[in-house]
Amino acid sequence: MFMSNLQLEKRIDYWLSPAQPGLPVDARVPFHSLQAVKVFLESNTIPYTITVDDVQELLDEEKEAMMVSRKFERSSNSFSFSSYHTIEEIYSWMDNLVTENPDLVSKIQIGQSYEKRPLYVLKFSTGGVNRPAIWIDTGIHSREWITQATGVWTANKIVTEYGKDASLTAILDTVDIFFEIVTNPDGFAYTHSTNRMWRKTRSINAGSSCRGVDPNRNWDAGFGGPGSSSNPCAETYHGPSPHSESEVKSIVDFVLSHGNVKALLSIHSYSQMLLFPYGYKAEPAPDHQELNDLAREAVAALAALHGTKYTYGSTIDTIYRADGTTTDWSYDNGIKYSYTFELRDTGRYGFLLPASQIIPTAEETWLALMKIMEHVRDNLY
Ligand SMILES: CC(C)C[C@H](C(=O)O)[C@H](C)S
Ligand SMILES: [Zn+2]
Repeated sequence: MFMSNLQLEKRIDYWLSPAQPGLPVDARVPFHSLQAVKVFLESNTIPYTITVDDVQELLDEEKEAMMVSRKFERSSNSFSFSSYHTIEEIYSWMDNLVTENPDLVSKIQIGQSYEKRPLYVLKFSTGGVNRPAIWIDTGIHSREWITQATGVWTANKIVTEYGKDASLTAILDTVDIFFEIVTNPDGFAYTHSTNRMWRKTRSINAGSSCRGVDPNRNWDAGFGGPGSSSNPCAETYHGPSPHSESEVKSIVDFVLSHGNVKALLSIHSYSQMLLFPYGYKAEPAPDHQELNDLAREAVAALAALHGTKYTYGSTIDTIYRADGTTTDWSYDNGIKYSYTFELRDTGRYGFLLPASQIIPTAEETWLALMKIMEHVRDNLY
């Protein structure tokens, strides 16, 4: 039985979209379509492996682990960095971090989400006025849970290492760090309540029953090109206009009004890659050589800890063409050190990375972040 491409498209949910011939594709196939998809692949001699037999099983395990951890945290009034958390748990943890470290950390609100949730940014500063700054965001794609969890661990690492690690202390004596951990709160709440695989914002699209805009296609950098979709039902829908999403516009306004941001690191998952501009065109960035050398150093530092292998390079060469992305916008607005991280893994668990990998992932990512932040500290422009 031959299945048309369209029929195939409708039946499967791409976790890693088809990009270039030879690159792997990860797809979730509903059980009732499994046989037909297997026949389609085999009759077209397309090799495939089944990495997750039953996604529902992973989802149930994840929920169970969160419940057990929540009970323990409540009874011991503690916070477990090796567990996934809800938006409420992360927000109250952030408030504790600020309360316990008033001389280093403060919380600012840069705007509201579509559903009116606050957009909170942690500011790490040891003084000065409008110092050069590094922006870090996690969770702009809500289903990439390893990134918000890594964000929490990293924010905690900054406060525990300041005054102890000489290199980090020198970074914070020179630059400020702005860290948005829950960058897409509506989508994140939705992954907990309704659809664990939700990626986009939750805004209503006029004239469509499909909701949400891809917040990593909504930036004014190559906006609306072939590396995004004009279909509101697509995972990479770019939205009606650049910065239409308040979650994106709030960062744009903050970064432009701050005016002294020297690095922007946007953290995603999965694929284990360190990407730099451009995604919307093949022309190398003017700073390609420096960005490439720094990426090589950063991924080498990362691999040294647990052996996790990253690839690196410009977005368009390394993964696929992507238009309207965060880091192409920041680079085109003068922020030289603009990188997109893609954390673990390479498809064995995908977005459902077991909580046991949170701390190892955060630890290795920290080494790459430190390499980049040290370079920024020593090469201010
Ligand atoms: C810069 C792009 C290619 C990053 C990617 C995406 O937004 O598709 C994330 C890893 S999901
Ligand atoms: Zn992403």
